[in-house]
Amino acid sequence: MAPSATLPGLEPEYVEFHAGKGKLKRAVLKGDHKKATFASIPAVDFAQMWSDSLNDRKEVALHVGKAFREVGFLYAVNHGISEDIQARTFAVTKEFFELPLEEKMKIHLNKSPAIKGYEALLETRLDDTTRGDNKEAINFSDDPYDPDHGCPPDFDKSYYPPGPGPINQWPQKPSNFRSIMNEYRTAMSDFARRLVRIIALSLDLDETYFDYMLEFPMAGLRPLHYPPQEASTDVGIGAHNDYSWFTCVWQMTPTPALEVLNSNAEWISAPPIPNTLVVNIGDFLERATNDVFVSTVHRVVNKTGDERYSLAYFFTPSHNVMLETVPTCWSFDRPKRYEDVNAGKWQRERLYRARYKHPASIAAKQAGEI
Ligand SMILES: O=C(O)CCC(=O)C(=O)O
Ligand SMILES: [Fe+2]
Repeated sequence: MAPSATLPGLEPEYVEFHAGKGKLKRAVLKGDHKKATFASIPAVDFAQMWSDSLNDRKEVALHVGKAFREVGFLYAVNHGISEDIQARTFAVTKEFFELPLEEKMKIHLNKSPAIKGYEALLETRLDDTTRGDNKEAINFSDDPYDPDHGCPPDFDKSYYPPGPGPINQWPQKPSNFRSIMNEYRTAMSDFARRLVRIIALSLDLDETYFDYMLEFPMAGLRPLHYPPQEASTDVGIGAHNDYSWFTCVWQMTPTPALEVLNSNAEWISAPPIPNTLVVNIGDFLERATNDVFVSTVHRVVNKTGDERYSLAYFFTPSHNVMLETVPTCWSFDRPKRYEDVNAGKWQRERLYRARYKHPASIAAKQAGEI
């Protein structure tokens, strides 16, 4: 969204956020200037997503489409990820983050040409009025060389650095971390592939319209740990848009901290609801839908005094597809706003810009690639 001009009679008050091409700001609208926008995050029941009846799936799509058009966020109820997988995933996540820093730094992402691995507290700074993002994380991606990730044997792997060889850096401790994360990843991948079909229905397309993009999607997992804030000016993650197609966040602890920005630049709380996923649209799907679906700004502010853990799953199509504007999202009255784009190129540019201090990003900048 473009920066808003100051409106007459309004204090020039803005919320700044990190978007793909840098920093943007949104005017805080008050009184008569307020727009119709959301004040809460809708919940959608996904139980019928697995139904054999197309009508049942269309019913889910109706609610999903409304939420993605109006809010860009929803709570997915009955998402199908078992409580057993959740409990084991939470246990290994907590165990990893409780290790001494020295142990965690063994898999720091600067050691990985693919920019995967551990990032420490305050290492990123999405909001430069703060001392940094008060969170630590590990970034994993779906890896065509990982036998557990199900890549088709003849898939073009040229996109994946440094080739041939594994993309991810897995911690040695806890020893069952990798197998449990991969189990969670498989469950999320099933959910995401189904959701892609629901999204097709919600855009009045044939259910299988996007299937050609799903040969080996550029999906990734990101376990996150947010310690309690030390200063009132701290943030867990500064305001930003995601660059995925969509993101599914499991808020692992009952710590309210996630906030979503509406069109009036008010922060709307998205507190954890047990057994739900928070699903939000990223910039890439906003672009593919000609802005019909909205990629909504969000941030994490952990003021509770408690530890917070979450697990984000980012979903983006296979690297080798050209993404065109979805045919039902443009017309004579709503011309195409964006060029077609190669999915891998888009993803890599955004990753390099987000990780601008990484050696691979510096090299790409020097080579004029970004
Ligand atoms: O932890 C959360 O709830 C959100 C994380 C997030 O926004 C991100 O990793 O992009
Ligand atoms: Fe995010």
